[in-house]
Amino acid sequence: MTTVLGCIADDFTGATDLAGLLARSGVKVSLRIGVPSEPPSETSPIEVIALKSRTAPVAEALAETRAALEWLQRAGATRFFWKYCSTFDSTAEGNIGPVAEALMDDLGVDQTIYCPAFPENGRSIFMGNLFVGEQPLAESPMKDHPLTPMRDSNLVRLLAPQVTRPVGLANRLTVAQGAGALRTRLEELRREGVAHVVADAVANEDLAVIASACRDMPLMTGGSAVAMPLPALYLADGTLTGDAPKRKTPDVGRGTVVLSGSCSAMTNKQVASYIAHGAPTYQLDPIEIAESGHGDVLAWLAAQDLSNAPLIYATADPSRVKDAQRALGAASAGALIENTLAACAVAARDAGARRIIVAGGETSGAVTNALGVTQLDIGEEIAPGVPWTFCQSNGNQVALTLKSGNFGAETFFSDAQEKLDMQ
Ligand SMILES: Nc1ncnc2c1ncn2[C@@H]1O[C@H](COP(=O)(O)OP(=O)(O)O)[C@@H](O)[C@H]1O
Ligand SMILES: O=C(O)[C@@H](O)C(=O)COP(=O)(O)O
Repeated sequence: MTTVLGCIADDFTGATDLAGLLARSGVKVSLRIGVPSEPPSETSPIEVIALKSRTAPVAEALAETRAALEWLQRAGATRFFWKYCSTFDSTAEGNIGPVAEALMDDLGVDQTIYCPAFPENGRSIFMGNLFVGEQPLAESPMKDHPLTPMRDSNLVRLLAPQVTRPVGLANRLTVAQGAGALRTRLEELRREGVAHVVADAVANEDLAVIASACRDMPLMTGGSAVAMPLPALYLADGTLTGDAPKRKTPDVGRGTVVLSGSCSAMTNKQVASYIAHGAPTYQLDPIEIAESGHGDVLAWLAAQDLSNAPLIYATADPSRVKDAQRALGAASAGALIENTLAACAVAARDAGARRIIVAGGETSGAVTNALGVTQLDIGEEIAPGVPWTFCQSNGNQVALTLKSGNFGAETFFSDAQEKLDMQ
């Protein structure tokens, strides 16, 4: 089937988040891991390509994104969505702005919108300022993110150094007046030469207005929630057609492993809750791994009964993360953990794990790549933005869930297992 909407996500948890929200519409969504090496065939009306480009060097992120765009165009897509984090995770160099500008250039468009709001998960934007729950972004735990610490809450200010063209705001007072008012504001900004428009949204109703006003833009950018209304809009105007096939849950074996490399405040709570729940656990320490490799954890894992769903985690509080980063450098501490958890995923799969729960975006990228996964089918959501997915890994049917650092309830690791048992 010809693809109508082509999406590119800058990390793997973000891609499953987006695919899960788009799939709520019932329209078939395919999720590809990386740009497929084969030309498009048997594509879905909505295609999502997951990249691991959030913290990559800008040139690398641009090259990967452009290759993804080209593949999606060959699949027939005429509308595109660039998905980044609902907490706008990026550095002063990028990659959100440079990638958006490259996509705009390639698509020949002179304006796009930026809306990372995700009200169901407590992300809202008011007067250009991003809030996480009741806290401004820069006062939230995101200020201590290991790779992309967010030290400003204002999206206009965050975006400006990342782009070459002017940045403006369509504020909540406009959005609250509906799609017509928003279109007028966008036109006004376009006449002033504003290419990049941050759009306020505090509730799903605002996102519906933004999606409706921007549905014909060749390029929209944002978090997953602003894309969520698009399939229904495209079905209603005939852009998308066809029955919504019922999603089937494949049979998967019961062996389970939980791998956590996220250091977000929520993942710290989830790990603590799972430990209290009595699960077997192993804590990774990047400094120890740097000294003696990851033989110990692999030996521990080999001795585990996978029906007890053991947890291996590097999740730590900000002061412990800072100590490791001072000793090893942030990038190599991160890479050591990512490589170790990826090796654990492969070892667990080879020992019979067929349900793999991963916490953390970068971590998910490393694990998914190591498992050799190229395509994911989207299943039921465990929590808003975190679906179970199903894939083939080394000839085995595997259920995989990739949890964004900040998503899910405190009991997420148990919730995920219960959700699959219920299906
Ligand atoms: N104890 C630790 N010390 C230093 N870095 C760590 C530690 N634990 C995890 N990391 C690294 O922090 C990064 C967390 O990013 P990510 O997996 O994207 O989680 P999140 O989704 O919370 O952003 C990864 O690169 C991970 O390897
Ligand atoms: O938009 C979001 O918040 C998520 O989809 C996402 O991208 C989260 O990234 P990580 O916290 O790095 O998993």
